[in-house]
Amino acid sequence: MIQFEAVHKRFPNGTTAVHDLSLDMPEGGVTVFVGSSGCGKTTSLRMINRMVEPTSGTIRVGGRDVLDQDAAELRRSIGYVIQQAGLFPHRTVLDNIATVPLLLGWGRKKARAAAGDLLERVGLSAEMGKRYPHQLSGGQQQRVGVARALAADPPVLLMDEPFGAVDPVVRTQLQDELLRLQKDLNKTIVFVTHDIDEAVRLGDRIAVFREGGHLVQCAPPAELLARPVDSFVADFLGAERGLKLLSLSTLADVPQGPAPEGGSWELVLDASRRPVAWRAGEAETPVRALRDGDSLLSALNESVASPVGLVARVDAEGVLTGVSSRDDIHQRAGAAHAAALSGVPSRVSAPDPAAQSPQGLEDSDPAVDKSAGFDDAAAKDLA
Ligand SMILES: Nc1ncnc2c1ncn2[C@@H]1O[C@H](COP(=O)(O)OP(=O)(O)OP(=O)(O)O)[C@@H](O)[C@H]1O
Repeated sequence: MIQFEAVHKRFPNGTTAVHDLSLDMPEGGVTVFVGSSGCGKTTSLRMINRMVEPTSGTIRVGGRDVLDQDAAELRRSIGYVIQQAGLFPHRTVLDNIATVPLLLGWGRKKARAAAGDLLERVGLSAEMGKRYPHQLSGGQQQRVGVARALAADPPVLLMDEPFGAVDPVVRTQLQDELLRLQKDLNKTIVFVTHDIDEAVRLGDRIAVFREGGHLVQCAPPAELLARPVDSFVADFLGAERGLKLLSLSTLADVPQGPAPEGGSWELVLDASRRPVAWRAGEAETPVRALRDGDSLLSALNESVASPVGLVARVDAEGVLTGVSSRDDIHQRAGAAHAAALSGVPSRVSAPDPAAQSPQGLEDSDPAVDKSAGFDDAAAKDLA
């Protein structure tokens, strides 16, 4: 769906921001670009909608070379979300969301109806639509930013650190929201972040960049965590790689059996057969029952917290389905690790330190358009 072929970007001041990038991003998945500051993630992203022009190489979206398309038209056909949402301050939330549909000539009524639907989809009430951006929290503004990017139903969504400026709790909520939306919409999403946990949570594939604009490895999260291609990637993923891998595997395949009876500990259920606590005589330990979709990491944590080393399993309604032992959970964790290891090694380009350029020098580049693709004059129809 999105293809980079030997793409190179060198700014006029001599900084090489992207070095020989070749990467295929298939349709309908989330590809996350991660890497430390200045390693070329944003530049790579912005070349997709021609906010930055490549120095050489080819970028295709849906099989078409982006350079063969009108830049403004291309930008309107690709959703774009940035940190701080980038909303127009003097327009209501609803009009912000309706921006691109109006630019595309949908007409006010249809554009506003689409905006209203989107508002609901991203979890905001109709009342919020009448407010101005400054009357929303940071997290709510980001939701509006996502709704605005989705309003014209583009097949591709570019997201540049969209949740970077909100606190960790709101960030998790926004990530959940994006995963939920993506399940329905199945867009081709390219997502830039510094945060490896965010990348693991959201990505179907993670592309790790290093300075000088080198792509070092691109792989599904489980494979990346199990099999970093070199010490740079391993260091970047951090010491908790194993735990992150466990957070990706679910409890679904772990065997379960009946809850123990007649032993020193018994599982107390309420009238609807929902687990309440482990009880031994007078002693009771509250139980946190888990569902099939919960991670092996939470299962291991819960089995350690449980006085009997067992995890109570429940169905979607919270009703007991059985219990799983710590040993079985451990075994499944080992199998998940082995499965991730069996992936094909995924080095994509050998870093070439000699090719690295001076970093951190900002320069103006006539090929860089910071207008985010919104032509304000054409958009004044919204006011
Ligand atoms: N317009 C420009 N002129 C000159 N150099 C630039 C320009 N834009 C970016 N750069 C440089 O290109 C390199 C890559 O920048 P880029 O913004 O793509 O990195 P990044 O990985 O997205 O960083 P961050 O995570 O900090 O946003 C950096 O060294 C940056 O200073």
